[in-house]
Amino acid sequence: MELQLALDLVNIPQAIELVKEVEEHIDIVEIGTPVVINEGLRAVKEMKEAFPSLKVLADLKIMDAAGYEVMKASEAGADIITILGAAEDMSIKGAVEEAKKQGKKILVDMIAVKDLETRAQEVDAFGVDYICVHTGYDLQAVGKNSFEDLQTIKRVVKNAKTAVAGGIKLETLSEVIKAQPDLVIVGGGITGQTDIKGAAAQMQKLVKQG
Ligand SMILES: O=C(CO)[C@H](O)[C@H](O)COP(=O)(O)O
Repeated sequence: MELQLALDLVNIPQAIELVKEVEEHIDIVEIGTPVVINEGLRAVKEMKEAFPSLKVLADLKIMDAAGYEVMKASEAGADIITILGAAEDMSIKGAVEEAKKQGKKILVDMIAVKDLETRAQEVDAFGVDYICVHTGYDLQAVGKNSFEDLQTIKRVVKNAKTAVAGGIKLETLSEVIKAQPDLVIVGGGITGQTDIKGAAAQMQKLVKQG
């Protein structure tokens, strides 16, 4: 099981400072969608240059022109690139094809997918690397989480690794771990704490214990 730190509400220098603090406690650093919107793929490039041994995920949440966008994120240094499960089959297949060419990985974000069970099986057959259940900020605000959805994909996904994101905190991490995802994605549960390094270390400990 791996731990990914999601950085959403920072600029590039702040992102790099944060990662300096927690680098030893995380496996993957995510350049979140708002950071890409604000700073462009330069954020991915600068993060990879600053931490060459850390895997960098570009959370592009691709919806169209997937091959091209995967190519550009790969050129910037991303190791993993996200596409939406709600995208066209052709887009997801195009993302997988380009990622394979570039030696990169694709994570499919299932945010807002209504028939999760069916779509997860379809997407799994396209050869994607990760399938991620995700409760976004707007649904977190009304008390939703992805714990049940994680159990659903654990049941039906046969090839891809499984991932979970959305409002995971130290207090809820054990419940998430019980479902045995391959990847746990945490943003505010680390960056919103006073002791960021301590929070990352505690989360890493639980994730590694599995
Ligand atoms: O992709 C995202 C929002 O769309 C976030 O990166 C993801 O939800 C993890 O952050 P948090 O733990 O703060 O919810």
